[in-house]
Amino acid sequence: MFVKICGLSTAEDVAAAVAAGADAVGFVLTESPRRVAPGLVRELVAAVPEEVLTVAVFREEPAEYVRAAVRAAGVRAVQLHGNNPATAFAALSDLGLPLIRATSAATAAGADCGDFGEDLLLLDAPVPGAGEPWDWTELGARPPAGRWLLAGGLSVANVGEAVAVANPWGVDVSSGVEVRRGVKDPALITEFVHAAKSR
Ligand SMILES: O=C(O)c1ccccc1N[C@@H]1O[C@H](COP(=O)(O)O)[C@@H](O)[C@H]1O
Repeated sequence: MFVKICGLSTAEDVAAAVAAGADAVGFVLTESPRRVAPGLVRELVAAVPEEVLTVAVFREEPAEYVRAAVRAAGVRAVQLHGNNPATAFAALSDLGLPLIRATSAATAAGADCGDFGEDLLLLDAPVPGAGEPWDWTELGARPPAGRWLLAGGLSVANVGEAVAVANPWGVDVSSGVEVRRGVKDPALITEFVHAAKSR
């Protein structure tokens, strides 16, 4: 089970995610209480081992903005939320980095990984980063084909059930490992990674 811990902003939290065995760590470079500056991200990712994917999270910013922020931050993957067309992903192909298409599960019925040229699909709640679970059974008999991440309101308490119901390739969490909005808890990060990996 691939596990991504998102919305990180301190060296302590990044270290907790890496030590626990997270496969990816995410940094929000778009409007959010978790927003961090590209310069801080560059400092934080310097301590992340090569095998852990470092991901910059955006919404629907123009490709020029994303490209400049990604280069300044020094991350190794890009996650785009919102209603981005396939051309938004094509416009970033020159970066040579894995692209993650994050979209609301409610509007992505029948989606498959790669539909928009992405390398990884992420199915989320309608409001990203709000910590709201959605009805994972909505996927029913037609889960996405290819590699996809389940996100939206996951926590130590529900990740086991979520994985059992939706059978994703991986999971992504932000709010569920926080003590309050934007403030992560290293102990919760560790617990979440262990809970997800034990599935
Ligand atoms: O975390 C945010 O504030 C955020 C802002 C803009 C786009 C995405 C954001 N976070 C992503 O939301 C999902 C799930 O978060 P949660 O666990 O429900 O809080 C995750 O992919 C984050 O990367």
